[in-house]
Amino acid sequence: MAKQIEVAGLDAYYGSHKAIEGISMTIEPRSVTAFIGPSGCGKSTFLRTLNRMHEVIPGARVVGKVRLEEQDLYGADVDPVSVRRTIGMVFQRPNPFPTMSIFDNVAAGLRLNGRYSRSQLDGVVEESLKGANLWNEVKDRLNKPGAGLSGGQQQRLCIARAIAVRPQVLLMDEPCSALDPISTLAIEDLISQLKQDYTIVIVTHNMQQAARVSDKTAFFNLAAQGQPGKLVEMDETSKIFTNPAEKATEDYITGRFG
Ligand SMILES: Nc1ncnc2c1ncn2[C@@H]1O[C@H](COP(=O)(O)OP(=O)(O)OP(=O)(O)O)[C@@H](O)[C@H]1O
Repeated sequence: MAKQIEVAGLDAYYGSHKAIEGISMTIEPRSVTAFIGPSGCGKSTFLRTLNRMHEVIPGARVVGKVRLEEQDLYGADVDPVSVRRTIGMVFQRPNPFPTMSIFDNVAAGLRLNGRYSRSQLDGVVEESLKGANLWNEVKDRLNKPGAGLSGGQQQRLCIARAIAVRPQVLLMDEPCSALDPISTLAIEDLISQLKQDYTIVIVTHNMQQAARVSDKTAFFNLAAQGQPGKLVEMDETSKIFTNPAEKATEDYITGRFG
């Protein structure tokens, strides 16, 4: 299922403001890639260009190439909605559909995308909740509202919802920032399991988290306020955190930034 992403010469704009510039990288399948860098350097913007969510914002546009293996995601014949199905996203704040049951939250994407029998839906919902390490906690209350779960459980429900449609890539934008330390560890364990099957990209402000969960780390930075964010370097996570090539990376990871 997992696929490689190749980005070449990517710029992203909000109206006339160029938020990121000249980003090129390869994101490997069946691995976790972390994006780190100071606030405003464009990590979330870049993440959203990878599944065509950036252009949902009025006036926002992208220049450059993003390929999901053989497919040019910005090709003229490509439907952005199908890109978002193939490349799923988990957000900072858990956002289950509040009035829907746990079952319906997970089944929502499937119901939008086709006709499934009840037994097919039962199967996918169970498999997705097991995949998100939530099944045992909710199997006896699948018809209760998703909003009744704890924050950490809601985030795992959102991950179950994202994997139910069998994406090839999972993008996670600070998925633990609203969670307590125990729920954070549960999500990190889950990320480590999910990477067997998916290409995972995670934006995080938490250096320890990047060091714990990711195989590769990309450090982004701004030359100055108002300038576009750029990719400074990307390497094995162990290398970035012990012996980065660039001084700006070292300053950032050791807290000497700014
Ligand atoms: N919806 C938007 N409209 C206009 N400008 C935006 C929008 N979202 C982000 N920007 C601008 O794009 C730049 C990059 O922002 P982005 O949120 O991608 O950075 P970030 O590195 O993810 O920051 P943080 O770590 O604080 O979340 C910033 O200058 C920001 O003000």
